[in-house]
Amino acid sequence: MNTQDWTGWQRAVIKIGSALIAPNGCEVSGQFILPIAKFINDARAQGKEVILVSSGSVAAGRNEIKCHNQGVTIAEKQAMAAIGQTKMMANWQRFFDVSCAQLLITHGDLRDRRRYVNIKNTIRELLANNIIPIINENDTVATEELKVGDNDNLAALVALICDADILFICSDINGLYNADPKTTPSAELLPIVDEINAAIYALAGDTQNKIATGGMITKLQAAEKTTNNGIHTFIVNGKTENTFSKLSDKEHVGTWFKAVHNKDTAKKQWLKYTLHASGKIVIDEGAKTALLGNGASLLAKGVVSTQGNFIRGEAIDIEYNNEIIARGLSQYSKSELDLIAGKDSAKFESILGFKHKEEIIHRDDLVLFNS
Ligand SMILES: Nc1ncnc2c1ncn2[C@@H]1O[C@H](COP(=O)(O)OP(=O)(O)O)[C@@H](O)[C@H]1O
Ligand SMILES: N[C@@H](CCC(=O)OP(=O)(O)O)C(=O)O
Repeated sequence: MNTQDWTGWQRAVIKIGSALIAPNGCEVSGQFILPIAKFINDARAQGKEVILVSSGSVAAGRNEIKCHNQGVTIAEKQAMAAIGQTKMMANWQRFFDVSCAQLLITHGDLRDRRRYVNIKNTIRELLANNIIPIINENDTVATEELKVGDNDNLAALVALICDADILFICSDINGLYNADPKTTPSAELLPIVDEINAAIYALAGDTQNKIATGGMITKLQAAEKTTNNGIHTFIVNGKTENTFSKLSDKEHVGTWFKAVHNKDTAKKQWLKYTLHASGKIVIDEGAKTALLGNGASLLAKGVVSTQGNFIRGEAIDIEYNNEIIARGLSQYSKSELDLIAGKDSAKFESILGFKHKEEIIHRDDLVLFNS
């Protein structure tokens, strides 16, 4: 898409925060859903495609679980999500004549390349069959190390999977302000953000709402992922009545984070934004020059040391001079790599008794940061 014009979008991901599903902090309500559903129906009537990422399952199930502690336990929250998810889905379905489909996913699903491709294919099939995919994190199964953790980042990852043109993050606030308006009433709205940098992150605070997750910080993380991959992103107020009629009329509303063009391939997007590194290797100057200057694969010869605990096929970060410069999929486990670091690949068989590949990370499995 053109970086200066968002209005020609064909495929959108729309993320709905808990406050819009459960304005009273529990159960579900159609109050703020109706104008969003109308926007979606109008867009679909024009041949556009919409994928929803909806929060609200925990809030929707809140009243049905007796909480014994002062704070809510993880098990109590997961039980709330299990009950609330069906309520949230039913709440959406009543606004559409076509079927809604439920997809519950975790970070564990997204970082597995095969499952990632399955999710992509399923969404593609649902859209082709005129169905509205509604995605939420699978809160009932997600453990700390398996979850995305918030639906802003999940929505950004979904936008990347679906190759969306635009992401609308619908919250209870008009957009990004220069301070949290809930604590600083004089704060001012930023209508356009060209680049998400440290100064922009410095404006963002956490949420004040006990049923929500992440506040403005996770929204910026999401917008950084999407805009760097050519996806325009808006934060808009889903509680304001005319937000969606304005968007339908192609009027700017809220904060627009402009797309930045980037030539990353789908696989490189997945490497850069979806995977968590399981370990780290430090490389020497020769290897750094080969990676950054010549677009080469990483050879064992240039590996100085390893950290973490990774197996073959897992993502690892590559560090030079105390800076992470790249990430890639390792052809060797940490214990194997410790034995062959600094060695020529001709010696792999005599050291390990086998050789998976000449290179430690093939350049096709490698993504450079700051490129
Ligand atoms: N700089 C900021 N601009 C706007 N909102 C901010 C800012 N910093 C923190 N916030 C908070 O982020 C909240 C929105 O995030 P959150 O409560 O997690 O909503 P959602 O459920 O829609 O994800 C706002 O209501 C506001 O209190
Ligand atoms: N998956 C959780 C929502 C997590 C989340 O990010 O909430 P929110 O900040 O309201 O978008 C749920 O359905 O309750």
